[in-house]
Amino acid sequence: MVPTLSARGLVKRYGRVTAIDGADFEVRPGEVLAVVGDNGAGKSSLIKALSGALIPDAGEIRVDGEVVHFRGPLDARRYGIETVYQDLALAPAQDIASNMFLAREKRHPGLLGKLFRKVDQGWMRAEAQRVLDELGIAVKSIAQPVETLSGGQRQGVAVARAAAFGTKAVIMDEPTAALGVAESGKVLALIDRIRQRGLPVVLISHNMPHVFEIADRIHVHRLGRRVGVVTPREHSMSQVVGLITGALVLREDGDLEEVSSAVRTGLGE
Ligand SMILES: Nc1ncnc2c1ncn2[C@@H]1O[C@H](COP(=O)(O)OP(=O)(O)OP(=O)(O)O)[C@@H](O)[C@H]1O
Repeated sequence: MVPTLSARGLVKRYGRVTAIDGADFEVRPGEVLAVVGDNGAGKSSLIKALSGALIPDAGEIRVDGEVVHFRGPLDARRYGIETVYQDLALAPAQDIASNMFLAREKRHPGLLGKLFRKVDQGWMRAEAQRVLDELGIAVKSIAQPVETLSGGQRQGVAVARAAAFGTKAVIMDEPTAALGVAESGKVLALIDRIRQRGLPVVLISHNMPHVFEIADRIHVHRLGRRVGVVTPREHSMSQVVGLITGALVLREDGDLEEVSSAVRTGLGE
């Protein structure tokens, strides 16, 4: 199966700090891939490279198996890769529909649109409502300003926008970090619905219960690179934590090994 989005040997240095140190990555069609790792492990940098927000010093990125060179976030978007950052990038004073189509407004058909660049608000509102309904996001009115929404609803609007325009993958950076239990549950349900529509989701998260609830596979990132990919079916949370901290390593045969014994057998060198 050709991965939808993949990377090999990515490197990014900031002066003397190596944020990405030869990282590999792969998300497959129709899956939710969680990316986990300690603070500073380089998860955000990796995701920025995959979404065009950062240009790697070395390595290659592929979409559907073809090498791509993103010069900026717009390039990644053109390939159908949408990213939801923690700040959500919403315009608070504008309504939900306007936010869904932010910087991608639909112009009025005919002269009004061509000459006066008038936006087709009726169409955008109907389309925004359709997407929210499809994803099960409830709001009072599509015409209400985003600043009147709860944190979970705002997250919902940002994710719905990504799902509406993404054709290859939706990347989410800690979507439940600022949310309560009920709202987090809704975001997880939303991720599940996006997966059901066949769109792969890359989920960066520190929240192990959420990761184990929703992910098909878990990419573990440590010291700037991928140290293993495991599944919630075959591995426990404490094993994943062991990989994150470096107490465990994933051997080539797929078995986990404690680092002290790995060092003894020469694997840790
Ligand atoms: N613009 C930058 N300039 C200098 N150093 C940076 C920059 N961005 C990231 N770094 C460094 O690169 C390393 C990886 O950072 P990154 O934010 O990618 O990690 P992370 O795994 O996302 O961490 P967290 O979970 O805390 O967000 C860190 O040491 C960080 O200080």
